[in-house]
Amino acid sequence: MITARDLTKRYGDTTAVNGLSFDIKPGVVTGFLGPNGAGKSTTMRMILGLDAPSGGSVTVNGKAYRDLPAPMREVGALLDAKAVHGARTAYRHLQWVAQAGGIPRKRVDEVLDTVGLTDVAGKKVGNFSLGMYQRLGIATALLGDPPTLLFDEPVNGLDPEGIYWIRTLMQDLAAGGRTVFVSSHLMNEMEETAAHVIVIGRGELIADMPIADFTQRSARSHVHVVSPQAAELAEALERAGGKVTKLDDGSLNVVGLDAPEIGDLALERRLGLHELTPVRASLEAAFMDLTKDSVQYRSHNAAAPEEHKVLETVRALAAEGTE
Ligand SMILES: Nc1ncnc2c1ncn2[C@@H]1O[C@H](COP(=O)(O)OP(=O)(O)OP(=O)(O)O)[C@@H](O)[C@H]1O
Repeated sequence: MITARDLTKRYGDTTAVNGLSFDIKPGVVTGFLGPNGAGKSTTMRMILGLDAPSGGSVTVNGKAYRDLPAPMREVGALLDAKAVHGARTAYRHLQWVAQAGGIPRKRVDEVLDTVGLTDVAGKKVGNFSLGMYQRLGIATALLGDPPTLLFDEPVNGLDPEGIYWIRTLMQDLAAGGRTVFVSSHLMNEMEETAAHVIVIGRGELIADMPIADFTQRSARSHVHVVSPQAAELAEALERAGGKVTKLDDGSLNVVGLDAPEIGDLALERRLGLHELTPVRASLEAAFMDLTKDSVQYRSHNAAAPEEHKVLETVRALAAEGTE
């Protein structure tokens, strides 16, 4: 369990994290979403004691990281998979970390097996592919068999097989009763992986809810309706409080009434229904709706190169969401 209360981090004039409160519970994968610069990495660094909060607190199983008697047995983290000495072999690297954390050597073989690196354990890490680095980073996180795991963008740059592997591993870890907290900007991936989401923008909490509720809340969730008496039905739906958009093919998109309500209303009015389809917004679309006011930089600003990058990412996310 990770508990944040009014967690705040300021760097000079920049407030990176602003009064965040949340509980990350065991048993499910919790996704951590937010636009670039939202404060995800800063939050994870504070959970791991790598940055001190300017205000508030964050604990793992009731204790601040620095007060954990055996941190590697309490929390495992994948932050920057490439932060490994390239001249070491995978085995040596893990052995070195295990020794530092008082973890028995046999655990090294176990985690190498778990992440599928046994065959290359004697190879120098400097020659590893990105996917192999990620696997080694995960092996390192698992060394102490901790009940709490943090993954910062774990699928970045991985091929579909690697993504599938990490997704399954995270779900298995959560199903085994662990707390699994994973940040990602890949919305589709998160939709497949996480059961719960924490969304932040400009360092502030935007949403903390099951992923299904998050997408349902988006205005882009609607019911698609086809009726031979579309005009009459549209009028009745609007009178009942629905917001109806008439499409070129004569069908209707309805927001504000759910499918059973629309079906009951059509029956009551004896109007035909040829199609009644609830359409849930994609996670990208819901994410864009909720974070569009939280993007740190706006196009009317005199955009510096870094700001361009942020805008490009947001536009790319928006485009994906409307596909
Ligand atoms: N060491 C630092 N010194 C000054 N400002 C910082 C520092 N670390 C982060 N920031 C600022 O804090 C804000 C949040 O950054 P953070 O890296 O936590 O966001 P993020 O959500 O992880 O973004 P990204 O997905 O781009 O990594 C940004 O405005 C960033 O520039």
